[in-house]
Amino acid sequence: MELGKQHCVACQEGAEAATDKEIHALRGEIPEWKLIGEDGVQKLQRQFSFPDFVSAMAFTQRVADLAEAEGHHPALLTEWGKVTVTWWTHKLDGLHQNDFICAARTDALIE
Ligand SMILES: C[C@H](O)[C@H](O)[C@H]1CNC2=NC(N)=NC(=O)C2=N1
Repeated sequence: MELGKQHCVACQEGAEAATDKEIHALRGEIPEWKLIGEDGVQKLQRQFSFPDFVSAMAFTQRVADLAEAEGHHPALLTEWGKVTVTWWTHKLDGLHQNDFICAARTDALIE
């Protein structure tokens, strides 16, 4: 099933990080997202553009609602006209399939 229609699984202790092979395959479904490394942690990051601050904040709230519904939370930087969303799995200090699902679900929030 395509990522955008999936839901996150509750990340139990010992959950498996995505393998390099899985990361390569899953990235194909979210081409607008960058794979970055911060402090040795792999993350998915995309910057969304908006006409002003109010619409950037409204999008930020939609991402927050998604995160709460999925029990999986991003880092959010909201600026005038821009929102930078970064997904990774804190428990794993790396990427899980959940992060790819949430990135695809984030793309679906663009109006
Ligand atoms: C208790 C709570 O469900 C956990 O801490 C969740 C919350 N949201 C989370 N979000 C992310 N991105 N990674 C996590 O490991 C994580 N854990």
